[in-house]
Amino acid sequence: MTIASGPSDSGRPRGAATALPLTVLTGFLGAGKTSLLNRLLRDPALADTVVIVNEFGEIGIDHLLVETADEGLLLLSSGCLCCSIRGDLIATLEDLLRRRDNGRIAPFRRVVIETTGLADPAPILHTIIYHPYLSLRFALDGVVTVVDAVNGAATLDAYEEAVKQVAVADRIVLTKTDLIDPDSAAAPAERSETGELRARLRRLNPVAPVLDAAQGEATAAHLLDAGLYDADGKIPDVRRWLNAEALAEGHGHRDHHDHHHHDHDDHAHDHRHDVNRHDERIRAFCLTSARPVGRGRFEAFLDLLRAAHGPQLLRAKGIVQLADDPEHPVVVQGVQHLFHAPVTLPAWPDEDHTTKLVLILRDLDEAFVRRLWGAFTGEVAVDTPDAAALTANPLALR
Ligand SMILES: Nc1nc2c(ncn2[C@@H]2O[C@H](COP(=O)(O)OP(=O)(O)OP(=O)(O)O)[C@@H](O)[C@H]2O)c(=O)[nH]1
Repeated sequence: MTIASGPSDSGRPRGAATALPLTVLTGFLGAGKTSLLNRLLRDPALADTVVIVNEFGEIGIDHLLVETADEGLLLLSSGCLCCSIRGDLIATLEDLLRRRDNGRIAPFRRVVIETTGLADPAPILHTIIYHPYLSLRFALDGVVTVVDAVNGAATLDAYEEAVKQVAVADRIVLTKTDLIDPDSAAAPAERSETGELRARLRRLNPVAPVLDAAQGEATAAHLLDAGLYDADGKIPDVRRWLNAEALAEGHGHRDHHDHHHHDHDDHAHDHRHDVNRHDERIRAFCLTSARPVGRGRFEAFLDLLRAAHGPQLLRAKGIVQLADDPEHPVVVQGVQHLFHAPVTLPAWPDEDHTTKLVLILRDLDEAFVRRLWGAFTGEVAVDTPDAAALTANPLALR
């Protein structure tokens, strides 16, 4: 991967000016994706949204009343467009852009893709972040993963796709908490059914906030604009996007419902809970460097990780201070071996200029990745090749 130098001429992140925010809504069969989407579409924040679902009939169109139908594109009474994926996702997205550019459909401002319940979201994310044209026109705003509070634990036990859906999420929505037995819900939160599921979700993905749909928390304001692209052209809220504090402190993410948990209950590596065979393959942690990182070394580190361990790299996102351009932070994000083109920001969002790289890995040893990072960033460690040994070759890296 090559990281371009300097921010874009406009002083805004490259590609941010015209990119349309795109949200991927995933979650297992029957988790409540369509119900959530139907609720969200009533929010004015989702006016001018195109919804792409895998098949007609999956979306509760009767709630929304179809007004116009046009070759697979439906205008919903909320003003949103709805279409189904007939061919592949790329063709669908390209077609939507063409119609929008030709003025044949209203100039939608946002896209939501609802995946089928069994889908591994990675290929969809790859399409958006790596396609040469679509990655310019769309900005991945976030992955919203719906988890059913009643069946969620059993689903996570049985299906690896469900674990992956949680691991790649930027936001997790817990549905059907209203159906949980009130007696068990009255138990101390960490022992109740929902409490255990929440703790498990935090271990799988400590950086994604968990929002309770039945408590009215799964609102457009909480679920949208989870990405880095700010339509107003402000410096993106990288801290909110990265949420590395949840990891850097060595604790799983906690939200305002979890204040009664004790610190040891939500530690990211707490094994006292019954850790499931899928779950224990997942590790989430944050690599940091207080010193600026050499551009070539950072690129080489990511290239090595992607090339040798791409399938194990479920999600990566980070902000980097490069040695040759320390005033302009570079934002990177990837899913498995594919990374979005790095974005150079015009300035740091705050006084903290630490390099932070949040990784969610499956079947990859955290200690190995930390040693590799240390070697590339110049940390000295026992039994680890130093950076010179890794980089002293005719193509010497800066
Ligand atoms: N009680 C309760 N029921 C819910 C909630 N969310 C969804 N449901 C119900 O759960 C069922 C499945 O919801 P859907 O929204 O169709 O789920 P889905 O994820 O879109 O399902 P698929 O598209 O089949 O994968 C429906 O009967 C919903 O009414 C919730 O928060 N509470």
